[in-house]
Amino acid sequence: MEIANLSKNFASIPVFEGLDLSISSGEFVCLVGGSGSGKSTLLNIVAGLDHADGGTVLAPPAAVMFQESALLPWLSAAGNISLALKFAGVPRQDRQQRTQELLNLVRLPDAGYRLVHQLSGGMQQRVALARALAQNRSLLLMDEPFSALDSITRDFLHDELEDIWRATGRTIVLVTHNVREAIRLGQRVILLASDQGSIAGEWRVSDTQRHDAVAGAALAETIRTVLHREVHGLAAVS
Ligand SMILES: Nc1ncnc2c1ncn2[C@@H]1O[C@H](COP(=O)(O)OP(=O)(O)OP(=O)(O)O)[C@@H](O)[C@H]1O
Repeated sequence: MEIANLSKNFASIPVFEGLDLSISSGEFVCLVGGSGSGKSTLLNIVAGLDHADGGTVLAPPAAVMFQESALLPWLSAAGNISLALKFAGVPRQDRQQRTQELLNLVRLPDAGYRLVHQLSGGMQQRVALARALAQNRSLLLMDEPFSALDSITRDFLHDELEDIWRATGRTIVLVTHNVREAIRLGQRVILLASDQGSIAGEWRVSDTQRHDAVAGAALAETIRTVLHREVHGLAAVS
Protein backbone atom coordinates (compact mmCIF):
# COMPACT_ATOMS: atom_id res chain seq x y z
CA MET A 1 0.00 0.00 0.00
CA GLU A 2 1.54 3.30 -1.10
CA ILE A 3 0.25 6.71 -0.12
CA ALA A 4 2.04 9.68 -1.59
CA ASN A 5 1.51 13.37 -0.98
CA LEU A 6 -2.04 12.80 0.28
CA SER A 7 -4.15 15.83 0.99
CA LYS A 8 -7.64 15.95 2.43
CA ASN A 9 -9.77 18.85 3.65
CA PHE A 10 -13.10 19.04 5.37
CA ALA A 11 -14.76 22.40 4.71
CA SER A 12 -11.38 23.93 3.83
CA ILE A 13 -9.82 22.67 7.05
CA PRO A 14 -6.89 20.39 6.20
CA VAL A 15 -6.71 16.95 7.76
CA PHE A 16 -3.78 15.85 5.59
CA GLU A 17 -1.27 17.95 3.71
CA GLY A 18 1.32 15.87 1.90
CA LEU A 19 1.12 12.62 3.85
CA ASP A 20 3.40 9.81 2.65
CA LEU A 21 3.00 6.28 3.97
CA SER A 22 4.16 2.93 2.70
CA ILE A 23 3.02 -0.45 4.05
CA SER A 24 4.41 -3.77 2.87
CA SER A 25 2.38 -6.74 1.84
CA GLY A 26 1.67 -8.96 4.84
CA GLU A 27 2.68 -6.30 7.35
CA PHE A 28 0.67 -5.59 10.52
CA VAL A 29 0.67 -1.83 11.19
CA CYS A 30 -1.06 -0.01 14.01
CA LEU A 31 -2.04 3.64 13.67
CA VAL A 32 -2.26 5.77 16.78
CA GLY A 33 -2.77 9.49 17.20
CA GLY A 34 -4.75 12.07 19.09
CA SER A 35 -8.46 12.50 18.59
CA GLY A 36 -9.05 14.22 15.25
CA SER A 37 -5.60 13.44 13.85
CA GLY A 38 -7.21 11.73 10.88
CA LYS A 39 -6.86 8.02 11.62
CA SER A 40 -10.41 7.12 10.55
CA THR A 41 -10.25 9.48 7.60
CA LEU A 42 -7.10 7.76 6.38
CA LEU A 43 -8.68 4.32 6.69
CA ASN A 44 -11.82 5.52 4.90
CA ILE A 45 -9.77 6.91 2.01
CA VAL A 46 -7.76 3.69 1.66
CA ALA A 47 -11.02 1.70 1.77
CA GLY A 48 -12.56 3.90 -0.92
CA LEU A 49 -15.29 5.11 1.46
CA ASP A 50 -14.04 8.68 1.19
CA HIS A 51 -12.04 10.52 -1.45
CA ALA A 52 -8.71 12.29 -1.25
CA ASP A 53 -8.37 15.87 -2.46
CA GLY A 54 -4.86 15.30 -3.78
CA GLY A 55 -2.02 12.83 -3.97
CA THR A 56 -2.10 9.15 -4.78
CA VAL A 57 -3.31 6.11 -2.90
CA LEU A 58 -2.32 2.73 -4.28
CA ALA A 59 -3.96 -0.04 -2.30
CA PRO A 60 -5.62 -3.33 -3.11
CA PRO A 61 -9.36 -3.64 -2.44
CA ALA A 62 -9.82 -3.80 1.32
CA ALA A 63 -12.16 -5.38 3.83
CA VAL A 64 -13.10 -3.04 6.66
CA MET A 65 -14.04 -3.70 10.26
CA PHE A 66 -15.31 -1.03 12.65
CA GLN A 67 -15.75 -0.55 16.39
CA GLU A 68 -19.37 -1.67 16.10
CA SER A 69 -19.80 -5.05 14.47
CA ALA A 70 -22.48 -3.72 12.07
CA LEU A 71 -23.83 -7.23 11.63
CA LEU A 72 -27.26 -7.62 10.08
CA PRO A 73 -29.49 -8.35 13.09
CA TRP A 74 -32.09 -10.37 11.19
CA LEU A 75 -29.47 -12.91 10.07
CA SER A 76 -27.65 -15.52 12.12
CA ALA A 77 -23.89 -15.41 12.62
CA ALA A 78 -23.55 -17.91 9.77
CA GLY A 79 -26.00 -15.92 7.64
CA ASN A 80 -23.90 -12.77 8.01
CA ILE A 81 -20.75 -14.60 6.94
CA SER A 82 -22.48 -16.46 4.15
CA LEU A 83 -23.84 -13.21 2.70
CA ALA A 84 -20.31 -11.78 2.54
CA LEU A 85 -19.18 -14.95 0.76
CA LYS A 86 -22.02 -14.52 -1.71
CA PHE A 87 -20.95 -10.94 -2.46
CA ALA A 88 -17.38 -12.20 -2.83
CA GLY A 89 -18.59 -14.54 -5.57
CA VAL A 90 -18.28 -17.82 -3.69
CA PRO A 91 -20.65 -20.34 -5.31
CA ARG A 92 -23.71 -21.34 -3.29
CA GLN A 93 -22.63 -24.98 -2.89
CA ASP A 94 -19.33 -23.93 -1.27
CA ARG A 95 -20.70 -21.31 1.10
CA GLN A 96 -21.82 -23.53 3.96
CA GLN A 97 -18.47 -25.24 4.29
CA ARG A 98 -16.54 -21.99 3.92
CA THR A 99 -18.78 -20.33 6.53
CA GLN A 100 -18.03 -23.14 8.97
CA GLU A 101 -14.30 -22.84 8.28
CA LEU A 102 -14.46 -19.12 9.07
CA LEU A 103 -16.47 -19.76 12.25
CA ASN A 104 -13.80 -22.28 13.27
CA LEU A 105 -11.07 -19.75 12.50
CA VAL A 106 -12.58 -17.18 14.89
CA ARG A 107 -13.23 -19.96 17.42
CA LEU A 108 -16.99 -19.92 17.23
CA PRO A 109 -17.54 -23.36 15.73
CA ASP A 110 -20.95 -23.87 17.34
CA ALA A 111 -22.39 -20.38 17.20
CA GLY A 112 -23.41 -20.20 13.55
CA TYR A 113 -27.13 -20.57 14.24
CA ARG A 114 -27.24 -17.73 16.76
CA LEU A 115 -28.86 -14.41 15.97
CA VAL A 116 -26.77 -11.30 16.56
CA HIS A 117 -28.54 -10.36 19.82
CA GLN A 118 -27.73 -13.83 21.16
CA LEU A 119 -23.99 -13.15 20.85
CA SER A 120 -21.83 -11.27 23.37
CA GLY A 121 -19.97 -8.16 22.24
CA GLY A 122 -16.76 -10.14 21.86
CA MET A 123 -18.52 -12.85 19.87
CA GLN A 124 -20.10 -10.24 17.61
CA GLN A 125 -16.68 -8.79 16.85
CA ARG A 126 -15.39 -12.27 16.04
CA VAL A 127 -18.27 -12.80 13.62
CA ALA A 128 -17.53 -9.37 12.14
CA LEU A 129 -13.91 -10.45 11.72
CA ALA A 130 -15.02 -13.68 10.04
CA ARG A 131 -17.26 -11.64 7.75
CA ALA A 132 -14.36 -9.33 6.89
CA LEU A 133 -12.17 -12.36 6.14
CA ALA A 134 -14.97 -13.81 4.00
CA GLN A 135 -14.47 -10.97 1.57
CA ASN A 136 -11.14 -12.56 0.74
CA ARG A 137 -9.27 -9.29 0.39
CA SER A 138 -5.54 -9.17 1.01
CA LEU A 139 -5.87 -5.91 2.98
CA LEU A 140 -7.84 -5.71 6.22
CA LEU A 141 -8.54 -2.27 7.71
CA MET A 142 -9.68 -2.23 11.33
CA ASP A 143 -10.94 0.93 13.03
CA GLU A 144 -10.80 0.48 16.80
CA PRO A 145 -12.28 -3.01 16.51
CA PHE A 146 -11.83 -3.93 20.17
CA SER A 147 -12.27 -0.63 21.98
CA ALA A 148 -15.82 -1.38 23.16
CA LEU A 149 -14.80 -4.67 24.75
CA ASP A 150 -13.65 -5.48 28.26
CA SER A 151 -9.93 -6.01 28.73
CA ILE A 152 -10.06 -9.81 29.18
CA THR A 153 -12.05 -10.28 25.98
CA ARG A 154 -9.71 -7.85 24.25
CA ASP A 155 -6.60 -9.77 25.33
CA PHE A 156 -8.20 -12.96 24.06
CA LEU A 157 -9.02 -11.39 20.71
CA HIS A 158 -5.49 -10.00 20.40
CA ASP A 159 -4.18 -13.56 20.55
CA GLU A 160 -6.80 -14.69 18.04
CA LEU A 161 -6.14 -11.85 15.63
CA GLU A 162 -2.41 -12.52 15.72
CA ASP A 163 -3.01 -16.20 14.95
CA ILE A 164 -5.36 -15.28 12.10
CA TRP A 165 -2.90 -12.76 10.70
CA ARG A 166 -0.16 -15.40 10.71
CA ALA A 167 -2.48 -18.04 9.23
CA THR A 168 -3.91 -15.88 6.46
CA GLY A 169 -0.99 -13.62 5.54
CA ARG A 170 -3.26 -10.58 5.35
CA THR A 171 -1.90 -7.04 5.43
CA ILE A 172 -3.58 -5.44 8.45
CA VAL A 173 -3.86 -1.75 9.34
CA LEU A 174 -5.46 -1.26 12.73
CA VAL A 175 -6.41 2.05 14.34
CA THR A 176 -6.37 2.22 18.11
CA HIS A 177 -6.25 4.75 20.94
CA ASN A 178 -4.53 2.21 23.08
CA VAL A 179 -0.72 2.27 22.89
CA ARG A 180 -0.47 -1.08 24.66
CA GLU A 181 -2.78 -2.62 22.08
CA ALA A 182 -0.72 -1.09 19.26
CA ILE A 183 2.47 -2.66 20.63
CA ARG A 184 0.76 -5.98 21.31
CA LEU A 185 -0.38 -6.29 17.69
CA GLY A 186 1.69 -4.16 15.35
CA GLN A 187 5.04 -4.95 13.80
CA ARG A 188 5.16 -1.21 13.31
CA VAL A 189 3.38 1.59 15.15
CA ILE A 190 2.75 4.85 13.32
CA LEU A 191 1.72 7.95 15.20
CA LEU A 192 -0.22 10.54 13.20
CA ALA A 193 0.50 14.11 14.17
CA SER A 194 -2.40 16.21 15.34
CA ASP A 195 -1.56 19.09 13.01
CA GLN A 196 -2.31 18.39 9.37
CA GLY A 197 -1.67 14.69 9.41
CA SER A 198 2.02 14.27 9.03
CA ILE A 199 3.68 11.35 10.78
CA ALA A 200 4.90 12.32 14.24
CA GLY A 201 6.67 9.07 14.99
CA GLU A 202 7.20 5.56 13.79
CA TRP A 203 8.49 2.56 15.73
CA ARG A 204 9.32 -1.05 14.87
CA VAL A 205 8.12 -3.54 17.46
CA SER A 206 10.12 -6.70 18.08
CA ASP A 207 8.45 -10.03 18.79
CA THR A 208 9.74 -9.80 22.35
CA GLN A 209 8.26 -6.35 22.87
CA ARG A 210 4.97 -7.59 21.44
CA HIS A 211 4.60 -10.57 23.69
CA ASP A 212 6.30 -9.51 26.88
CA ALA A 213 4.60 -6.59 28.61
CA VAL A 214 7.78 -5.76 30.56
CA ALA A 215 9.88 -5.65 27.39
CA GLY A 216 7.21 -3.54 25.67
CA ALA A 217 6.84 -1.11 28.56
CA ALA A 218 9.77 1.15 27.63
CA LEU A 219 8.58 1.43 24.04
CA ALA A 220 5.03 2.14 25.23
CA GLU A 221 6.37 4.93 27.42
CA THR A 222 8.28 6.45 24.50
CA ILE A 223 5.21 6.39 22.26
CA ARG A 224 2.97 7.80 25.00
CA THR A 225 5.38 10.67 25.54
CA VAL A 226 5.22 11.68 21.88
CA LEU A 227 1.45 11.11 21.84
CA HIS A 228 0.95 13.35 24.87
CA ARG A 229 3.06 16.03 23.24
CA GLU A 230 0.85 15.72 20.17
CA VAL A 231 -2.41 16.09 22.03
CA HIS A 232 -1.01 19.04 24.00
CA GLY A 233 -1.29 17.69 27.48
CA LEU A 234 -4.71 16.06 27.29
CA ALA A 235 -5.35 13.33 29.87
CA ALA A 236 -3.19 10.22 29.69
CA VAL A 237 -4.05 7.76 26.98
CA SER A 238 -4.20 4.14 28.09
N1 LIG B 1 -17.48 13.98 7.52
C1 LIG B 1 -16.76 14.95 8.09
N2 LIG B 1 -17.10 16.24 7.94
C2 LIG B 1 -16.36 17.24 8.47
N3 LIG B 1 -15.24 17.03 9.20
C3 LIG B 1 -14.85 15.76 9.38
C4 LIG B 1 -15.59 14.66 8.84
N4 LIG B 1 -14.95 13.52 9.18
C5 LIG B 1 -13.89 13.90 9.92
N5 LIG B 1 -13.82 15.23 10.04
C6 LIG B 1 -12.78 16.00 10.72
O1 LIG B 1 -11.53 15.52 10.28
C7 LIG B 1 -10.61 15.41 11.34
C8 LIG B 1 -10.08 13.99 11.42
O2 LIG B 1 -11.16 13.15 11.85
P1 LIG B 1 -10.97 11.59 12.08
O3 LIG B 1 -12.28 11.04 12.51
O4 LIG B 1 -10.33 11.00 10.89
O5 LIG B 1 -9.94 11.58 13.27
P2 LIG B 1 -9.51 10.38 14.22
O6 LIG B 1 -8.05 10.51 14.39
O7 LIG B 1 -10.03 9.11 13.69
O8 LIG B 1 -10.26 10.78 15.56
P3 LIG B 1 -10.79 9.87 16.78
O9 LIG B 1 -9.56 9.28 17.39
O10 LIG B 1 -11.45 10.85 17.68
O11 LIG B 1 -11.71 8.84 16.22
C9 LIG B 1 -11.34 15.90 12.59
O12 LIG B 1 -11.00 17.24 12.78
C10 LIG B 1 -12.79 15.77 12.23
O13 LIG B 1 -13.55 16.73 12.89
